[in-house]
Amino acid sequence: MSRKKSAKGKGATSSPSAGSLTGKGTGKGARSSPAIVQMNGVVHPIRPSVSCSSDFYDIAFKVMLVGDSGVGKTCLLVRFKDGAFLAGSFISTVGIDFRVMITLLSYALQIWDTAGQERFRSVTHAYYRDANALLLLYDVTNKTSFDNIQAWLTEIHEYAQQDVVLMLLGNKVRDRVKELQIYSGLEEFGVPFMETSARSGLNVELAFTAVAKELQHRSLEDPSEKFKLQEYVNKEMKSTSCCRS
Ligand SMILES: Nc1nc2c(ncn2[C@@H]2O[C@H](COP(=O)(O)OP(=O)(O)OP(=O)(O)O)[C@@H](O)[C@H]2O)c(=O)[nH]1
Repeated sequence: MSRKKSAKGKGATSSPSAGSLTGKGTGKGARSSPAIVQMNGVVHPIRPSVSCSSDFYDIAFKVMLVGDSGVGKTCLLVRFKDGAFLAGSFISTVGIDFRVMITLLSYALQIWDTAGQERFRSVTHAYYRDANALLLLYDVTNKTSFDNIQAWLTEIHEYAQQDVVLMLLGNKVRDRVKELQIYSGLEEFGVPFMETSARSGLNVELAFTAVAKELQHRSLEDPSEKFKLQEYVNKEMKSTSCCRS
């Protein structure tokens, strides 16, 4: 496959006023460069295990985290980027939060965090119209967030691109004593699914890698065989659980 060293390749996306973000404490107009994460006014260095240089990526894909308020979107992204968990008081995202550019499988992923609150929905719709991948989160300890999955899928089908890569993440798994037993209905959504924990880091990297692999596969001009996202995730999740103490 021939690859161009360009920030705007095949999968490159444009967003309404990219960079003019409001977020959790970042204030209006907060910006983050491709190599840093800005949060609460603090510039966080990139986690060393994830390459963030904008010099070596081939194609920029836009990945967005969506889902109800409080399901853990920001924490998942911070866990992925910084390897840390944002414990303590919960500050809701306002509009669209920090923009992160990372390189995964030699593809640049531009990752956006969105506000889960209803009042920001029109803003987030405008942004995920050109998203290449959406990670839809719910909280496995919160039934309302599970019940809202269908409504989210309806919105996604209405506003996102038809071929958007979509994955459902049940976050906060194995963190709380009282987990809801609501997984049985998941197949009905027909969307690849996996469990994550932003708190422990369980499967967080896998979620982003799986999406990157799917995007990578789709960008091949003549993929010899179809990449099966759910199969890949199942296989990798098994190997995670088999090796956990
Ligand atoms: N136990 C546990 N708590 C979590 C986890 N992920 C997030 N939380 C907590 O859940 C709360 C909400 O997390 P956020 O990441 O801010 O939620 P959000 O989805 O970004 O919310 P909005 O910005 O309002 O859309 C915070 O108090 C987090 O500490 C997790 O995996 N396990």
